[in-house]
Amino acid sequence: MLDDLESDKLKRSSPRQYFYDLVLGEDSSQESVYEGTSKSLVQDIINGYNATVFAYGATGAGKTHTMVGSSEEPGVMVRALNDIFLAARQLSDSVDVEVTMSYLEIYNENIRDLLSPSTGYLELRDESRGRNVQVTGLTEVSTNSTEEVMKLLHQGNKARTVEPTAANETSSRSHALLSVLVKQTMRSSARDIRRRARIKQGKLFMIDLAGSERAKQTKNQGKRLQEGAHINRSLLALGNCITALAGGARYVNYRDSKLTRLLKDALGGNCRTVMIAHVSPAAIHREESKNTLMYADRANRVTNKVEQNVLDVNYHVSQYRDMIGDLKNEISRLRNKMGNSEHEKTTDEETPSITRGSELRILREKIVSAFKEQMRLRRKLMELDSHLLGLNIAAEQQHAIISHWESRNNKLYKVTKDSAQRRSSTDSQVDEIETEDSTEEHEVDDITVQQAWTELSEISKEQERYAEMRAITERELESCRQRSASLEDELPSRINSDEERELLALMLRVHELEADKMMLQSERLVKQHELRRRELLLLRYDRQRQISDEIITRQRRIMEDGKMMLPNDLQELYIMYQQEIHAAAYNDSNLVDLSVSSMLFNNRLPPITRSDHFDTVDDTRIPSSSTDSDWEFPLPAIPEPREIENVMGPTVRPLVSPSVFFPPISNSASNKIQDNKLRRVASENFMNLSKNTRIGRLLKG
Ligand SMILES: Nc1ncnc2c1ncn2[C@@H]1O[C@H](COP(=O)(O)OP(=O)(O)OP(=O)(O)O)[C@@H](O)[C@H]1O
Repeated sequence: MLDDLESDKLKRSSPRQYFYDLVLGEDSSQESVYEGTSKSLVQDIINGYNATVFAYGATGAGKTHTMVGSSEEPGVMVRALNDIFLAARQLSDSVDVEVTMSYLEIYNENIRDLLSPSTGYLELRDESRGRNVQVTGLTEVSTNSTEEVMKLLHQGNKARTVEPTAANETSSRSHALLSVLVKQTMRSSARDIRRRARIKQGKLFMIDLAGSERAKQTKNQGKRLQEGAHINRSLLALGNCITALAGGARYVNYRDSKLTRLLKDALGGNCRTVMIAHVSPAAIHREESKNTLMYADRANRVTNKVEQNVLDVNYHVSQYRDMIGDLKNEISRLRNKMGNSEHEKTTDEETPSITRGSELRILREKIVSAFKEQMRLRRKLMELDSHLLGLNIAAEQQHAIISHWESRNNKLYKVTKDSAQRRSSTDSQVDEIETEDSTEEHEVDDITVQQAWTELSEISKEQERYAEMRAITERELESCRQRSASLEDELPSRINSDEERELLALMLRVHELEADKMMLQSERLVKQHELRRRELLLLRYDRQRQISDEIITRQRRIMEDGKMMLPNDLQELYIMYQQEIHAAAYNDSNLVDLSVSSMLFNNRLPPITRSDHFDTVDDTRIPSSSTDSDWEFPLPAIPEPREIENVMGPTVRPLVSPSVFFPPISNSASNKIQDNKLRRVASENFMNLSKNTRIGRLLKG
């Protein structure tokens, strides 16, 4: 017993090391805390990334002081907002910037809007199957004034639940989350088809957590005690998420508290996150300080994959916007004429009605036919745009085939401007290779890549042809627009009967309907192209993953042959990789379609045995058992599907053999099928484009 106590004492007194990016003392100024921890996040937000900074620690340790501060010594929230406004002002004139903010608190597991506290408790909703968490009805204020932000923050902080406790005179009894969204829209010239209208947005979360507390120390009772229990429960959930993420767990439970649901992205998603851990030097807070230091150390080991949020809106959206804008201008012009015609009703009454009637009929016919012509040209432009985009996708697919071929032949792939020139140079490379190695597989490979280059060069010619047609159509539309405008100018002085006004109203309605129709068409087209683009992206990512798998396999083989010791950190990485592959197969089944998720599941860890040890079933390579390996540190065993089934639910079966789409890279036979498949899809898309679009038929006609 004594021994136990002694060893416990020894353990408690032995120093422990924790690692952090920065340590600041109690005398550090607010400015140095901000500069050392959060200032760099502002530029990330401007660059379109998500970021979070949160203050963690025991009650009374100084979290609110760091995050909120006072008017004399403002904290991180105010300083970051100030810097965001400064940075936004320095952006170029071609960018529209919108800054919106919201401020909420989680008190006793209820969400309150701090910018509109009277609205009561708000609901938390999972959108896109839990990928996006939203607070319904939360006030979002759009502002670009620092003064207004200060006022809003002050107002929000006043509404926050703060009570005196034995540990802190002004103890925050809630978690406060300030969210700032910076949205930038790049203005693009409507006439330049190569430009893209891009939207970049970055979101910054700044969080002042309630402090963890021990009932014994705070001497809280009744309501305070209940609040403390809620605070501790949500902080425990946060700690569990951090521990799971730091350990590379395949499943992280964010659902235990509203705090972790809201912080899901900040903790393990697309977000740069800073944790400011507050520790008190007081002996009474020893246990709390130890916990805080431990969690901060773990959080330091969590690696998030951060991506820029650039919504690459296809350039033709701006084209549509311009067309719809044109139509709207015409609508308002016609409306004005309707108004004017009311006043001019009496002035034109002396004109003989028979002459006027025939003149107006002619004018009306001219206006109607000019309008019809305009609409025809607009539709033609849209179809040309759609076709051009389709050609771009088809070209991308051919590039994917070529890059895959070149990577297999150890050639660095570079896209040159002149694909025809590229093609001829590749033809000679192909010839050389053919003379060196004339196996059947290589011949099929080479034929595939030659066909890809041929199609690419045809696509490139088509692109040029369509771009030319587009330029001509645009010129025709411009002159037609001018003709319509001058015809409409003749209208006000001539209209004075109800019949004529009715005609004008009818034309107005037609214009309005055309504008609505165009809006719907543009939305549909954008969605279609986005889908096609994502499909292509999936293909590319899988290719990259296959190459990585191949590299790992070969490296492992070299290590195995050389009987090299496997370092522990590498072993951990293998385990993480394995978990990641399985987690992706199960958790992401709702992100991509079932066949893709099955594909991920079926492509397990790269095999460690030689290719001649592989059993082949239905063209899918299955690694044989690694138990006979002479490794000193055996590599982690790959769980059989049945084992996983017990833990994670039923196994996802492939709809089609994934190897048909994504064969192992070193399996030439499968690659041949893959290339042919990809080439067939690309070529079908290309054919369909020509066959199915109106412009395709028009051109043929
Ligand atoms: N670095 C500092 N310099 C000066 N005063 C500080 C500093 N840190 C904290 N304080 C003061 O200590 C008191 C407690 O700090 P604060 O309210 O920020 O703690 P907290 O961690 O937010 O506590 P709780 O979790 O209970 O809300 C406040 O009066 C605050 O002004």
